[in-house]
Amino acid sequence: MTWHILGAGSLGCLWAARLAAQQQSVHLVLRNPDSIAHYQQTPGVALSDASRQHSHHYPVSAQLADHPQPIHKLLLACKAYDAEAAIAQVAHRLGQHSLVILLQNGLGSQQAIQAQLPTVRCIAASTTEGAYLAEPFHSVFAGAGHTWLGDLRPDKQDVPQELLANCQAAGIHCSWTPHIAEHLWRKLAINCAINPLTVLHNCRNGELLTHAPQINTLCAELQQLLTAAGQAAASVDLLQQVWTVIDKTAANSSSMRQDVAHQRRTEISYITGFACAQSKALGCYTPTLNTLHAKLKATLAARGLAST
Ligand SMILES: NC(=O)C1=CN([C@@H]2O[C@H](COP(=O)(O)OP(=O)(O)OC[C@H]3O[C@@H](n4cnc5c(N)ncnc54)[C@H](OP(=O)(O)O)[C@@H]3O)[C@@H](O)[C@H]2O)C=CC1
Ligand SMILES: CC(C)(CO)C(=O)C(=O)O
Repeated sequence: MTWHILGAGSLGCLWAARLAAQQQSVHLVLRNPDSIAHYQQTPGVALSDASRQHSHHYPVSAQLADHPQPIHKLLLACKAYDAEAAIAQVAHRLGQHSLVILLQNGLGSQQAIQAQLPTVRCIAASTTEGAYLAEPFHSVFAGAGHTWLGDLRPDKQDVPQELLANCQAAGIHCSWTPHIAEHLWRKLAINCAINPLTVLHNCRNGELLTHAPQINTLCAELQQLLTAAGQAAASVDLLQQVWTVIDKTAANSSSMRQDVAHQRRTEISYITGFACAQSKALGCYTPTLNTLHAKLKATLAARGLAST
């Protein structure tokens, strides 16, 4: 079976290179003819290790969304705000036996895509791997991690063994979980507690220690929200987990702070935006979270960035 990878950014190229290294058939689905022309001037997808001492190129083919080839296995590796539009461009190439892996951070885009493609199996992913682009089509594997894969629909839990075997053969550390929603919600809550504050206070993760009371209040509200959303398991030890992440990533800039620093659109709507919308729908009392989201939107707007 062949892979198609839509979204040739940091993670898309990371996956493409590792699958191609194992002689799996991979096609990048690029945005437009200019992207194809740009890609064709490179020796292929490049992957470097974190030290950037070792790089390899993999001659992966590239095509446009309107290519006639059917898609059996699709990795959707774009940002959450691009996901629905991107999948719509290839929806006609997917069949009832196709598998789609959704790599998006946060929540909301996965449910929207599964609703958009009711007969296609969509597998949500939550990853702790880290990568960035050194240049177009050149991914740097900055941090090893694990990817959890699962179906958000409780009644669709048969394990896609071949898919997992393909990923594992390519050295992608991944496991199937019947609890993917719990993974995604926990990561969402941790992101809600850390990322916006690093933007608002323009600080590294470790410097959030000076904002402990705000984080503690936020975590209490997030725990209440997780429980109301039927994700009580994701709320266990949330505060402790948040402080552990802050401690372990003390010297890092959160992904949201990095996006803002580079004038890139953030995934706010799928992180605090999703959490606030759920809180409202479930009748939770989360004033700190709501204020944080409003302040974040205002800060982004003031910097000329999209606040959705
Ligand atoms: N990078 C990381 O370390 C991690 C990322 N994630 C999550 O993974 C997801 C992907 O992140 P990342 O790889 O960093 O994102 P990038 O921005 O590096 O890559 C996304 C790519 O998708 C492309 N794209 C978007 N829409 C289309 C389209 N319609 N057709 C073709 N290409 C399209 C973009 O093209 P263009 O540049 O033209 O817009 C871009 O190349 C995000 O949700 C992120 O939060 C999660 C954990 C870690
Ligand atoms: C900071 C951290 C580890 C937790 O919010 C993260 O996931 C991010 O930067 O997006």
